[in-house]
Amino acid sequence: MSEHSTLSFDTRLGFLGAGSIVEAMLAGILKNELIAPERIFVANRSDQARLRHLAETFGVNACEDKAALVEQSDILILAMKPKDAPDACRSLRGLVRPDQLVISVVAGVSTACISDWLGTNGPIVRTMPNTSSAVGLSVTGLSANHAVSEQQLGAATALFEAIGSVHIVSEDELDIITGLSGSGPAYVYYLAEAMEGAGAKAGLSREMARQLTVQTLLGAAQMLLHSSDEPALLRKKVTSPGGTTQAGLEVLDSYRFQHAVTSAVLRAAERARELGAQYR
Ligand SMILES: NC(=O)C1=CN([C@@H]2O[C@H](COP(=O)(O)OP(=O)(O)OC[C@H]3O[C@@H](n4cnc5c(N)ncnc54)[C@H](O)[C@@H]3O)[C@@H](O)[C@H]2O)C=CC1
Ligand SMILES: O=C(O)[C@@H]1CCC=N1
Repeated sequence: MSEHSTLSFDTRLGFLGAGSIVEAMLAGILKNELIAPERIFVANRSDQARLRHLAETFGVNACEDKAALVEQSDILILAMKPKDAPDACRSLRGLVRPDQLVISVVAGVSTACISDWLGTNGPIVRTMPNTSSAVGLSVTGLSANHAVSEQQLGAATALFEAIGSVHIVSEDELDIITGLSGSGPAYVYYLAEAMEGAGAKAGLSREMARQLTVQTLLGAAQMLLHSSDEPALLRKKVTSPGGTTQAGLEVLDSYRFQHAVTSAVLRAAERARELGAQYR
C-alpha cells in the first residue's frame, strides 16, 4: 500500500448499479469494516426488490433517487453493464460535482467516454476488480485520468486494497486485465464444475467431490503463491513418468487445453475492447 492509500471511515460511497459485482464489493468492504454501512448508498435502474435485498443483507441505504445518490456520495461508483453506461451517465449530467471522484468498474468503457457522457472534465478512475472481492481476494487493475489527484488515487487504491490487491496500470492494459482476472474466476469455476462432476460420475458423493475439488484448487493456488517454482515446474513435480497425471495431462493436451485457455483470455480481452469501441 502506498503512503497515500487512505480512505476515511467517514467517506460516503454511492453505487450506481446494484448487481453481482456490487454485492461482492459490499461484502468485502463491510467485512473489512472499511466504511460504515450507513455511509453507503446503492441505486439501480428500477429493481426495488434488489435494493431491499442489499439493504437488508448489508445494512446499506437503498436510494431511489439518483440525484440524492450523487449528492450524498463523496465517491460515486459506476457499476452497470457497458450497454447501459451511456444512458446511466447522461442521466447524471449536471449532478456530479466538478471535483467528485467517479470510479467505474464497467468493462471496456474508457474514461474519455465516461467524461463525455457525464459532461465533465473531472476525476475518473477506471478499474477492473473481480467477484472474489466478496472474500477480500479480488485483484483489481486501476487506471486514473488526468484530473485525479494524488489523494483521490490513494482513496481509490485503498478502497480496492480493502477487498484484494491492486495494480495501477495504463488504461489500455485494463482490457487485457478484464480478460485475465476480471473474467478469470469464471474459468476457474468452470474447471471446478468439471472436476466435481467427474468425481461424482466416477462414484464419489457430490459433497466429497466438491470438497476434494475446492481443496485441490486452494492448495494449488497457495503453492503458486508461496513457491518460488514456475507453474510448469510445479506441474512437473506432480507428474510421474508413465503415471496417472501424465495420462490425465495427455487427455488435456489432446483437447488443446493450453490453447483453449489462452484463446479464452485473449477473446475476453478482445470482447472488452469491442464493448468499449462501439462508443469511441
Ligand atoms: N460480474 C463481474 O464479475 C464483474 C463485473 N464487472 C463490470 O461491472 C458492471 C456490472 O456487472 P454485474 O454486476 O455483473 O451486472 P448486473 O447485471 O448484475 O448488474 C447491473 C446493474 O446495473 C443496473 N443498471 C442498469 N442500467 C442502469 C441505469 N441506467 N442506471 C442505474 N443502474 C442501472 C441494474 O439495475 C443492475 O443493478 C459491468 O459493466 C461489468 O463489466 C467488473 C468486474 C467483474
Ligand atoms: O463478463 C463480463 O463482461 C464482466 C466483466 C468481467 C467479469 N464480468
